[in-house]
Amino acid sequence: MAIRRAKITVVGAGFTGATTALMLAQKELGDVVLVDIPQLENPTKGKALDMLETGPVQGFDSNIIGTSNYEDTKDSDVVIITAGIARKPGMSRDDLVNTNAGIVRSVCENVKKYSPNSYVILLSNPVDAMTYAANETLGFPKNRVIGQSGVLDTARYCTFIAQELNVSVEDVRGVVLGGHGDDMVPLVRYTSVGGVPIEKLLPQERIDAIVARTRVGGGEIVNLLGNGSAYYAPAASIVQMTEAILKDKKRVLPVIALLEGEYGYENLFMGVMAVLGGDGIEKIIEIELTAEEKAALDKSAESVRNVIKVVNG
Ligand SMILES: NC(=O)c1ccc[n+]([C@@H]2O[C@H](COP(=O)([O-])OP(=O)(O)OC[C@H]3O[C@@H](n4cnc5c(N)ncnc54)[C@H](O)[C@@H]3O)[C@@H](O)[C@H]2O)c1
Ligand SMILES: O=C(O)C[C@H](O)C(=O)O
Repeated sequence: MAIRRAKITVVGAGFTGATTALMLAQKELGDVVLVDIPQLENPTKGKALDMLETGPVQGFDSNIIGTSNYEDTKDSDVVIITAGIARKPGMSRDDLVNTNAGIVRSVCENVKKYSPNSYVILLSNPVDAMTYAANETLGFPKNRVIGQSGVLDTARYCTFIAQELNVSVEDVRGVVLGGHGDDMVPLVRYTSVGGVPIEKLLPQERIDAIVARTRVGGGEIVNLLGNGSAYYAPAASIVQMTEAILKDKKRVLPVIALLEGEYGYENLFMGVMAVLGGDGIEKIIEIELTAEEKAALDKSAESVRNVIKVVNG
């Protein structure tokens, strides 16, 4: 049988969806189907065509189409869901829950129908609860329902550390666990630069300031943009996760996964370290935590549970 390119559907052709589609094509991870609502069919087709015409200049052969018809998404290998509304200054991600739960559920009905074997990556916020809602509608095995938060939150954390120390971002390693909210848990003890623990390189008050800035990193961008939220780093994060799956890279990344006993949590979707490869979430890596770190994770888990309660009505 002829080898075919991977097929990647991106639902939501707004800031994050369109940026993700272009980055996927630039890395030639597969052919891309960009989907939005019927009222935006022409602009979606227009964005896709504009991206496709980037190919001859940048030297990629990925196909990109825009559509509002889920027939076009049939048999996708990976489906990325960015559909929904974004927050504005003064709002929390949790304020989006009711609107976006309805959108995510309706999108997932189509994913289930047209791409029943796909790996599904959620971006829509509040993303822990949206991953929970998606999982309910999809009914897929838990390794195939994945949320994006930790790659982005860790990228912000590492950016701030590299800036502070004036070193390459490539040499900074960090871990952020928990929900994608202001009580997420950057793990200072597991953060290093060139293998040296961060606590040996920076005074505690600078570390505390970086942790605090990381926790509100999304809000910082929302306030600067004024009418929407971040999309370049979120898209890059989604693309890294998609690449890990399609190339079976077995990357060790923080992802939103269904927890069934890990860290003592049951039936909860939240950010944890995992091995992400050709079978999606292949393994959750449970990290040893101090009592203080576990208390912070419990607090974050409680916030996620409260939003999931809203999803459950
Ligand atoms: N998890 C994260 O780290 C993260 C990062 C960035 C953004 N987000 C979230 O991603 C979502 C999208 O952000 P954005 O900046 O792209 O917003 P955006 O408004 O630019 O784009 C959203 C798109 O979704 C489309 N849409 C709405 N309902 C749809 C449906 N039923 N089917 C298909 N498309 C539909 C809209 O028409 C719009 O084009 C938001 O909820 C935002 O909060 C999450
Ligand atoms: O902050 C937001 O609302 C968008 C996203 O979750 C982010 O962290 O950038």
